[in-house]
Parts: sequence; C-alpha cells; structure tokens
Amino acid sequence: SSSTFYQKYHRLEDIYEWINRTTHDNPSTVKAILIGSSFEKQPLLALKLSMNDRPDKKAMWMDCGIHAREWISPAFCLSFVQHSLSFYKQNQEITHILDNMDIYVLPVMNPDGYKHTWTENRMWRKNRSHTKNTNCIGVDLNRNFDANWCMEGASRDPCSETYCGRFPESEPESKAVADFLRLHKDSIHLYISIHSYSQMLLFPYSYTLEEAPNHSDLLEMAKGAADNIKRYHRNHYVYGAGAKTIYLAPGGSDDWAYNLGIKYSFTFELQDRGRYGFLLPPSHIHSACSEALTAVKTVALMVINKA
Ligand SMILES: NCCCCC[C@@H](C[SeH])C(=O)O
Ligand SMILES: [Zn+2]
Ligand SMILES: [Zn+2]
Repeated sequence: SSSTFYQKYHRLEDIYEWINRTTHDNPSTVKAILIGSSFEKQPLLALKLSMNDRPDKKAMWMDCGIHAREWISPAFCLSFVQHSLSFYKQNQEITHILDNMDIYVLPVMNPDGYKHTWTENRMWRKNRSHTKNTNCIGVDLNRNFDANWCMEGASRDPCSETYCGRFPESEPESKAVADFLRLHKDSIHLYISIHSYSQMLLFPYSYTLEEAPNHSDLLEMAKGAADNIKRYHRNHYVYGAGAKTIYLAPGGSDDWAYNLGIKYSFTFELQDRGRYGFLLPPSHIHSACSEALTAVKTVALMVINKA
C-alpha cells in the first residue's frame, strides 16, 4: 500500500489495531481466529485469508514473532497480508496461491516478549512466563515443541536463552499453535516460521543430522526460493536442513509440524547477515519483506503444484 505503515515497526497495541482494521475492512475474505492467549493473557490472534469457499482446499500456516527481538518477523507478516489482499486478482502468482490455498497468519506468536522488547529490553528472545523457584523468566518457544524435546541444542536452565521449558508445550503460546495445527493438520500442507537474522531458508530436521524422508523435495523448494531471491533481489540466502546449516536445535516448531504430517515445513531467517542483526533499521524493512515474499510465494506455488 502507498502508506508508510509497512515501512515501520509497530508496538503490540498497534498490531492488534491493525488486525481489527484488516478484518473489518475485508469482512468476506479475512477472519480473525483466537487460538489462545499468552502467559500475560494477551490474545493470540491468527488471521485466516480465504478468497472462496471451495471445498477441501489446502491451507498454509505462517507464524511470526515467536522470538521477541526479531522485529522484522511481525513486520513481514503484516506486509505479507497487506500484499496478498491488495494484489489478489492483480498479480497472477498471488491470485493462483489464494485461489488454491487458505492462508493462516499469526503475526505475533509471543506478544508478551514482543511488548517487553518495546518497554524494557530490546534484546529479549523468550516468552515472559515465570518458572517457580527461579528468578529467571521466559522459555524459548522454539525449543518448547515436542520434537526431540530438550535434547542437544536446548538448555534445562531457566536462565538460558534456549531454555526448553518444564515439559513440551508447557507454554500457552506453543500449546495454542500446536493445538491449532493438530486440529487442521489434514488441510495444512505448508508450515513456515519467520525469524531473523542470517538470511537462511531452513527445513527439517534441526534436532538431528539425519535427512528428512522428503529431503530432496525440501532442498529443491528451498533452492528455488534462494535462486529467486538472487534473481529478483540480488541477495544471497543460504539454504539447507537446519541441523547442518545453522545448528542443532531440538523442540522446534518446524520439526514438530513436520512430524505431525505437514511435509513442507520451513524456518526462514530474514535479513540481515549481522551488520545490524536484530536491530535491522526501518529503511531495510521493504527489501527484507520483498525478499521474504519471493521465498514464500516460491514455496507456496511449488506445494500447490506438487500435491
Ligand atoms: N526449528 C529450528 C530451526 C533452526 C533454528 C532457528 C533459530 C531461529 Se532464531 C532458532 O530457533 O534458534
Ligand atoms: Zn528466532
Ligand atoms: Zn534467528
């Protein structure tokens, strides 16, 4: 849209206002779904984009803001929704995707942590839950899913940035997402989790160096996305299975979604490669979101053509 709204980062209240405005302005195509609430009782609101009521349509899920300090992630979810709504029937690829797939977008999966980065600590990563008999706060939601939970690459120390929690899905935020994906696992064929930074397109597994059964499919899709980012944006994204490409990371949402049966599952690490890191300036939002959009469209089109 012409407004500068999508070239800025927004505080939590403004994102909730945007969710209300977007659903209100698009009553027949956008629905807000309350999938749960955070530790501090903030609503976990996912948007459902559905352009037609074609029966047995596939769906994709995209979550942003699982890690609080990765501000470019929620910024991308907002710009992705805006772009999809305004280019439906204008852009052939967006139209093809939305004609064939419903899209669930969770703009801020960790609202308590996101709010904390605006008010107290810009570099906060985890959620804000309290663990008894420790004064350290927060669980790494991307180590809290039931996928090789709390093995190598996570920590049982509540003060660690990769604290796995007391048990799998101990956190209301990861439980809410897992419940929703379990409920819709037969229709959701593509899972994407948006993070920053390091410009990587990652896929299962991250909890083991073993190759996923459809590794060649996932590699082809990630390569296609990285090639398109290079071709259209002249920027370089690394791609590959998580464990080998970034680090061992158990309890991740993408690995869990994959094992649930969502065979096309990705984690995208957006800009940059470390110059600004989590503090990516607002002037970089447009290019970071354009590159991420290219990657999402590439893999979504491939899923539609495969199944
Ligand atoms: N599911 C693990 C995917 C690879 C690691 C992703 C990064 C994003 Se900040 C992490 O959770 O440490
Ligand atoms: Zn992250
Ligand atoms: Zn990251």
